[in-house]
Amino acid sequence: MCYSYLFLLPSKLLQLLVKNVGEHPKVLEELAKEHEAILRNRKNTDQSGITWQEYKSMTFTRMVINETVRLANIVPGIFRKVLKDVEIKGYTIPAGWIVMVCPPAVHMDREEYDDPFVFNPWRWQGQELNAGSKTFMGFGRGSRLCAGAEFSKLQMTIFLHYLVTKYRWRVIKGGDITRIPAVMFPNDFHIHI
Ligand code: HEM
Repeated sequence: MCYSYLFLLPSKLLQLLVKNVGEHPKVLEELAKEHEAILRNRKNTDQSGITWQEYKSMTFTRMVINETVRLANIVPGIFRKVLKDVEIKGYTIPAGWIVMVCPPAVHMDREEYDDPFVFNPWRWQGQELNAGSKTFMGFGRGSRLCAGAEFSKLQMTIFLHYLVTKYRWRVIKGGDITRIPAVMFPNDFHIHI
Protein backbone atom coordinates (compact mmCIF):
# COMPACT_ATOMS: atom_id res chain seq x y z
CA MET A 1 0.00 0.00 0.00
CA CYS A 2 1.35 3.45 -0.90
CA TYR A 3 1.96 5.23 2.40
CA SER A 4 1.10 8.75 1.16
CA TYR A 5 -2.33 7.28 0.38
CA LEU A 6 -2.75 6.48 4.08
CA PHE A 7 -3.14 10.19 4.88
CA LEU A 8 -5.86 10.50 2.26
CA LEU A 9 -8.07 7.63 3.45
CA PRO A 10 -9.12 8.95 6.87
CA SER A 11 -9.87 12.45 5.50
CA LYS A 12 -11.98 10.95 2.68
CA LEU A 13 -13.92 8.94 5.21
CA LEU A 14 -14.51 12.00 7.39
CA GLN A 15 -15.89 13.83 4.33
CA LEU A 16 -18.18 10.89 3.61
CA LEU A 17 -19.33 10.74 7.23
CA VAL A 18 -20.34 14.43 7.14
CA LYS A 19 -22.12 13.89 3.82
CA ASN A 20 -23.95 10.69 4.86
CA VAL A 21 -24.97 11.93 8.29
CA GLY A 22 -26.02 15.34 6.93
CA GLU A 23 -28.20 13.74 4.25
CA HIS A 24 -29.98 11.43 6.73
CA PRO A 25 -31.70 13.40 9.53
CA LYS A 26 -32.80 10.21 11.35
CA VAL A 27 -29.21 9.04 11.52
CA LEU A 28 -28.10 12.42 12.83
CA GLU A 29 -30.88 12.32 15.44
CA GLU A 30 -29.88 8.83 16.63
CA LEU A 31 -26.20 9.77 16.73
CA ALA A 32 -26.93 12.95 18.71
CA LYS A 33 -29.03 10.87 21.13
CA GLU A 34 -26.16 8.44 21.72
CA HIS A 35 -23.56 11.17 22.25
CA GLU A 36 -25.71 13.51 24.32
CA ALA A 37 -26.60 10.61 26.64
CA ILE A 38 -22.87 10.03 27.16
CA LEU A 39 -22.38 13.67 28.14
CA ARG A 40 -25.44 13.59 30.45
CA ASN A 41 -24.31 10.40 32.21
CA ARG A 42 -20.85 11.71 33.05
CA LYS A 43 -20.28 11.79 36.80
CA ASN A 44 -17.25 14.01 36.48
CA THR A 45 -18.51 17.22 34.87
CA ASP A 46 -14.93 18.58 34.48
CA GLN A 47 -14.04 15.67 32.20
CA SER A 48 -13.20 17.00 28.74
CA GLY A 49 -12.08 13.92 26.78
CA ILE A 50 -13.84 10.67 25.88
CA THR A 51 -13.04 7.69 28.11
CA TRP A 52 -12.32 4.23 26.74
CA GLN A 53 -15.54 2.96 28.38
CA GLU A 54 -17.56 5.71 26.68
CA TYR A 55 -15.89 4.91 23.35
CA LYS A 56 -16.78 1.24 23.67
CA SER A 57 -20.42 2.12 24.42
CA MET A 58 -20.91 4.00 21.12
CA THR A 59 -22.65 1.18 19.27
CA PHE A 60 -24.74 3.26 16.87
CA THR A 61 -21.68 5.36 16.02
CA ARG A 62 -19.81 2.17 15.09
CA MET A 63 -22.77 1.14 12.91
CA VAL A 64 -22.60 4.51 11.11
CA ILE A 65 -18.85 4.11 10.60
CA ASN A 66 -19.15 0.55 9.27
CA GLU A 67 -21.90 1.61 6.87
CA THR A 68 -19.82 4.55 5.66
CA VAL A 69 -16.76 2.32 5.18
CA ARG A 70 -18.87 -0.29 3.34
CA LEU A 71 -20.30 2.24 0.91
CA ALA A 72 -17.05 4.18 0.54
CA ASN A 73 -15.10 1.23 -0.86
CA ILE A 74 -12.10 3.42 -0.39
CA VAL A 75 -9.70 0.57 -1.14
CA PRO A 76 -11.09 -0.97 -4.33
CA GLY A 77 -8.67 -3.92 -4.42
CA ILE A 78 -6.46 -5.96 -2.13
CA PHE A 79 -3.93 -8.56 -3.22
CA ARG A 80 -3.01 -12.05 -2.11
CA LYS A 81 -0.44 -14.52 -3.42
CA VAL A 82 -1.71 -18.04 -4.09
CA LEU A 83 0.47 -20.45 -2.07
CA LYS A 84 -0.91 -23.72 -3.48
CA ASP A 85 -3.20 -24.62 -6.39
CA VAL A 86 -6.81 -23.72 -5.56
CA GLU A 87 -9.87 -25.18 -7.33
CA ILE A 88 -12.86 -22.85 -7.58
CA LYS A 89 -15.97 -23.72 -9.59
CA GLY A 90 -14.06 -25.85 -12.07
CA TYR A 91 -11.16 -23.41 -12.48
CA THR A 92 -7.66 -23.80 -11.05
CA ILE A 93 -5.79 -20.81 -9.71
CA PRO A 94 -2.18 -21.98 -9.84
CA ALA A 95 0.27 -21.54 -6.97
CA GLY A 96 2.37 -18.39 -7.40
CA TRP A 97 -0.37 -16.31 -9.04
CA ILE A 98 -1.43 -13.00 -7.56
CA VAL A 99 -5.16 -12.67 -6.93
CA MET A 100 -6.93 -9.33 -6.65
CA VAL A 101 -9.82 -9.39 -4.19
CA CYS A 102 -12.38 -6.71 -4.96
CA PRO A 103 -14.20 -5.67 -1.74
CA PRO A 104 -16.77 -3.45 -3.56
CA ALA A 105 -18.07 -6.53 -5.41
CA VAL A 106 -19.09 -7.97 -2.04
CA HIS A 107 -20.07 -4.70 -0.35
CA MET A 108 -22.52 -3.87 -3.14
CA ASP A 109 -23.83 -7.42 -3.65
CA ARG A 110 -27.63 -7.64 -3.34
CA GLU A 111 -27.30 -11.21 -2.07
CA GLU A 112 -25.30 -9.99 0.91
CA TYR A 113 -26.86 -6.58 1.58
CA ASP A 114 -30.48 -5.53 1.00
CA ASP A 115 -30.61 -2.34 -1.08
CA PRO A 116 -26.80 -2.20 -1.09
CA PHE A 117 -26.63 1.37 -2.45
CA VAL A 118 -28.73 2.76 0.41
CA PHE A 119 -26.98 4.27 3.45
CA ASN A 120 -28.60 2.35 6.29
CA PRO A 121 -26.57 2.04 9.51
CA TRP A 122 -29.37 -0.04 11.10
CA ARG A 123 -28.45 -2.96 8.83
CA TRP A 124 -25.50 -3.50 11.22
CA GLN A 125 -27.77 -4.03 14.23
CA GLY A 126 -26.77 -7.24 16.02
CA GLN A 127 -23.88 -7.82 13.58
CA GLU A 128 -20.19 -8.17 14.39
CA LEU A 129 -18.94 -4.59 14.29
CA ASN A 130 -15.23 -4.92 14.96
CA ALA A 131 -13.68 -7.56 12.74
CA GLY A 132 -13.46 -8.02 8.98
CA SER A 133 -15.46 -10.86 7.44
CA LYS A 134 -16.09 -12.47 4.04
CA THR A 135 -18.78 -9.85 3.47
CA PHE A 136 -17.06 -6.82 5.02
CA MET A 137 -13.52 -6.06 3.92
CA GLY A 138 -13.31 -2.29 4.22
CA PHE A 139 -10.12 -2.68 6.24
CA GLY A 140 -9.17 -5.98 4.59
CA ARG A 141 -9.28 -9.28 6.38
CA GLY A 142 -7.08 -11.88 8.01
CA SER A 143 -3.44 -11.56 9.00
CA ARG A 144 -2.86 -8.52 6.72
CA LEU A 145 -5.81 -6.58 8.14
CA CYS A 146 -5.23 -2.81 8.01
CA ALA A 147 -2.72 -1.82 10.69
CA GLY A 148 -4.45 1.56 11.03
CA ALA A 149 -8.03 0.24 11.30
CA GLU A 150 -8.50 0.71 15.04
CA PHE A 151 -6.76 4.10 14.98
CA SER A 152 -8.98 5.23 12.08
CA LYS A 153 -12.19 4.08 13.77
CA LEU A 154 -11.21 5.88 16.97
CA GLN A 155 -10.45 9.05 14.99
CA MET A 156 -13.80 8.90 13.17
CA THR A 157 -15.64 8.30 16.45
CA ILE A 158 -14.05 11.28 18.20
CA PHE A 159 -14.75 13.43 15.14
CA LEU A 160 -18.42 12.38 15.12
CA HIS A 161 -18.76 12.94 18.87
CA TYR A 162 -17.73 16.61 18.61
CA LEU A 163 -19.50 17.14 15.29
CA VAL A 164 -22.92 16.09 16.58
CA THR A 165 -22.66 17.53 20.10
CA LYS A 166 -21.10 20.90 19.33
CA TYR A 167 -21.72 21.85 15.71
CA ARG A 168 -24.40 22.41 13.09
CA TRP A 169 -23.46 22.53 9.44
CA ARG A 170 -24.93 22.99 5.99
CA VAL A 171 -23.65 22.13 2.54
CA ILE A 172 -22.57 25.11 0.44
CA LYS A 173 -21.55 23.33 -2.74
CA GLY A 174 -20.24 20.11 -4.24
CA GLY A 175 -20.61 16.69 -2.71
CA ASP A 176 -21.01 14.69 -5.93
CA ILE A 177 -19.19 11.39 -5.85
CA THR A 178 -17.44 9.45 -8.61
CA ARG A 179 -15.62 6.15 -8.44
CA ILE A 180 -12.62 5.80 -10.76
CA PRO A 181 -12.46 3.24 -9.10
CA ALA A 182 -11.62 4.88 -5.75
CA VAL A 183 -14.18 7.30 -4.37
CA MET A 184 -13.59 10.97 -5.34
CA PHE A 185 -15.36 14.31 -4.91
CA PRO A 186 -14.94 15.82 -8.43
CA ASN A 187 -16.41 19.22 -7.44
CA ASP A 188 -15.18 19.01 -3.81
CA PHE A 189 -17.48 19.16 -0.82
CA HIS A 190 -17.89 22.52 0.90
CA ILE A 191 -19.79 22.99 4.12
CA HIS A 192 -20.46 25.93 6.39
CA ILE A 193 -20.00 24.91 10.02
C1 HEM B 1 -9.41 5.12 7.39
C2 HEM B 1 -9.15 4.59 6.36
C3 HEM B 1 -8.38 3.32 6.04
C4 HEM B 1 -8.87 2.30 5.31
C5 HEM B 1 -10.28 2.18 4.72
C6 HEM B 1 -7.81 1.32 5.19
C7 HEM B 1 -7.93 0.14 4.51
C8 HEM B 1 -6.90 -0.78 4.36
C9 HEM B 1 -7.00 -2.00 3.60
C10 HEM B 1 -8.25 -2.48 2.83
C11 HEM B 1 -5.82 -2.64 3.68
C12 HEM B 1 -5.45 -3.97 3.02
C13 HEM B 1 -5.67 -5.07 4.04
C14 HEM B 1 -5.53 -6.45 3.48
O1 HEM B 1 -4.69 -6.69 2.58
O2 HEM B 1 -6.27 -7.36 3.94
C15 HEM B 1 -4.94 -1.83 4.51
C16 HEM B 1 -3.65 -2.16 4.85
C17 HEM B 1 -2.84 -1.39 5.64
N1 HEM B 1 -3.19 -0.22 6.28
FE1 HEM B 1 -4.97 0.74 6.16
N2 HEM B 1 -6.71 1.78 5.85
C18 HEM B 1 -7.00 3.00 6.40
C19 HEM B 1 -6.18 3.79 7.16
C20 HEM B 1 -4.92 3.45 7.56
C21 HEM B 1 -4.07 4.27 8.38
C22 HEM B 1 -4.46 5.64 8.96
C23 HEM B 1 -2.91 3.59 8.55
C24 HEM B 1 -1.66 3.96 9.30
C25 HEM B 1 -1.62 4.82 10.28
C26 HEM B 1 -3.01 2.33 7.83
C27 HEM B 1 -2.04 1.36 7.76
C28 HEM B 1 -2.10 0.23 6.99
C29 HEM B 1 -0.98 -0.70 6.80
C30 HEM B 1 0.42 -0.58 7.40
C31 HEM B 1 -1.46 -1.72 5.98
C32 HEM B 1 -0.70 -2.96 5.50
C33 HEM B 1 -0.95 -4.09 6.51
C34 HEM B 1 -0.25 -5.38 6.11
O3 HEM B 1 -0.06 -5.64 4.91
O4 HEM B 1 0.09 -6.17 7.02
N3 HEM B 1 -4.25 2.28 7.25
N4 HEM B 1 -5.63 -0.71 4.91
